Amino acid sequence: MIEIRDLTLTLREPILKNANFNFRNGKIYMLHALNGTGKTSVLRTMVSLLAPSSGQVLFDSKPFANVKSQVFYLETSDWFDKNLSGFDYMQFVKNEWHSNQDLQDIINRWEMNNYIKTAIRKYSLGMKQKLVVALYELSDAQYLLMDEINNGLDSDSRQILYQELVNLAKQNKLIIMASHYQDEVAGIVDDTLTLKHHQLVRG
Ligand SMILES: Nc1ncnc2c1ncn2[C@@H]1O[C@H](COP(=O)(O)OP(=O)(O)OP(=O)(O)O)[C@@H](O)[C@H]1O
Repeated sequence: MIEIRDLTLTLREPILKNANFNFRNGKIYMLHALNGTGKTSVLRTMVSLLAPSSGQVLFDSKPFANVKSQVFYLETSDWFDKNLSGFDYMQFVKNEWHSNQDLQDIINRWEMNNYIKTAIRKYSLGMKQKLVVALYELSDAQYLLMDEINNGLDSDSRQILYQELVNLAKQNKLIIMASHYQDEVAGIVDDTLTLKHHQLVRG
């Protein structure tokens, strides 16, 4: 479970004011809001990249610092060092997250065999995004926090992604995905949250 407790976050403007919410294991949540209202900032706060003015985020009653290897957050493919290859990142994530997932199975699923050992600067947008998705799967983390993970993927890849998210939730993983595409993910999402009036509101 992830608990957001009395969380207040202020950046240029207030994002959250004493917000509360409990996310349960085995569920897929969609975080929805208008552009610039703070989805990314909320995810960043959950993984301690931003500091709230008050309140807490707890993962099974523990702070993020105590559960880092159980959480995976790769906000954007812009974070990649473009001189490294997808394979470099896959080996890194497999080791650092102590994953038992089969690296080659995931490379096959995302049809990355032809380029996975090539420098990321030679990847197209969709190839980079497939790598992001593959790293989420490879991490095998309990908590998967995703920011617009479906961006840049073609429709076949998005369908594979949604099926994989359902499989991961069946393994009791907790998935939070910030997305603008409510209709497309409606079928797989257990709960939709909207960031409204500085609160996380159901629906
Ligand atoms: N590091 C920062 N310092 C100050 N203000 C910030 C910082 N990061 C984001 N903001 C501000 O916080 C607000 C929310 O930004 P955020 O990127 O979280 O929105 P978002 O809902 O994810 O947007 P989008 O849907 O466009 O991706 C914006 O007004 C932005 O200018």
